[in-house]
Amino acid sequence: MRGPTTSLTPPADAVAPARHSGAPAPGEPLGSHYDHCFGCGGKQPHGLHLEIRAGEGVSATAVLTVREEHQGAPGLAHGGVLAAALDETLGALGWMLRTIAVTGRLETDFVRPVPVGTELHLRAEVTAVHGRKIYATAAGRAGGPEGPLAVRAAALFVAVEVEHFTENGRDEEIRAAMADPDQVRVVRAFEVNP
Ligand SMILES: CCCCCCCC/C=C\CCCCCCCC(=O)SCCNC(=O)CCNC(=O)[C@H](O)C(C)(C)COP(=O)(O)OP(=O)(O)OC[C@H]1O[C@@H](n2cnc3c(N)ncnc32)[C@H](O)[C@@H]1OP(=O)(O)O
Repeated sequence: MRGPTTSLTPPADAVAPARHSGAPAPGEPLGSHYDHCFGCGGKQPHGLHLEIRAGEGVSATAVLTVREEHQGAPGLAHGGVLAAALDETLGALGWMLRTIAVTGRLETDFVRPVPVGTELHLRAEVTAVHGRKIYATAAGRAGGPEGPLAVRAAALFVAVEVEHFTENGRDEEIRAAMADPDQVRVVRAFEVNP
């Protein structure tokens, strides 16, 4: 049996991504896909609380302020926290395509150390789409959108149906999510994808 291809290079017959007509205008917040999400959830006390905004084309931006609780080494951000911030910003690109998609592969380059207190400016964009596969890249720059490159990632997201969550998530949280009208609205927003 053949396993998944590990290449993050889109195949030759991949197509350019199309920004969904209902995607928010550049600069507008995309909103959280789940209140308790570690990356973007407002009700997640341990989370990164990223406020992700629509960018031009099929892109999104966010700013992570590196806090004491994000340390790996004294005064420096933990690489896994930075990867999580990249993953979340990349994951929000689904809003721009109106496709629910999860990370299949995430490759991260840590280019320079990121001190506590840094405002890390994150930008992610979809580069190509091939069937259910969404190819994307992201970068995090220190201090501003044009600041020095600190981290970058290449990723492959895979489009899934809502059943990916309802069939795999723990019952307790799934039941609560399905009973939350705001959560149901989020899912419906994705389901309008033509
Ligand atoms: C009312 C309740 C509602 C709740 C809903 C909430 C709203 C949700 C809204 C928005 C959510 C956004 C969330 C963003 C959060 C941030 C992002 C994350 O952290 S996501 C979490 C981490 N990721 C996972 O947990 C995935 C775990 N993996 C899987 O579930 C599967 O492996 C999955 C879905 C990725 C693929 O499995 P397959 O069975 O569906 O599909 P196959 O056939 O294996 O793959 C499809 C294609 O993709 C390639 N592929 C798959 N995995 C690959 C990999 N690792 N590397 C390269 N290619 C891969 C394969 O080779 C195949 O390509 P070929 O069509 O043959 O060309």
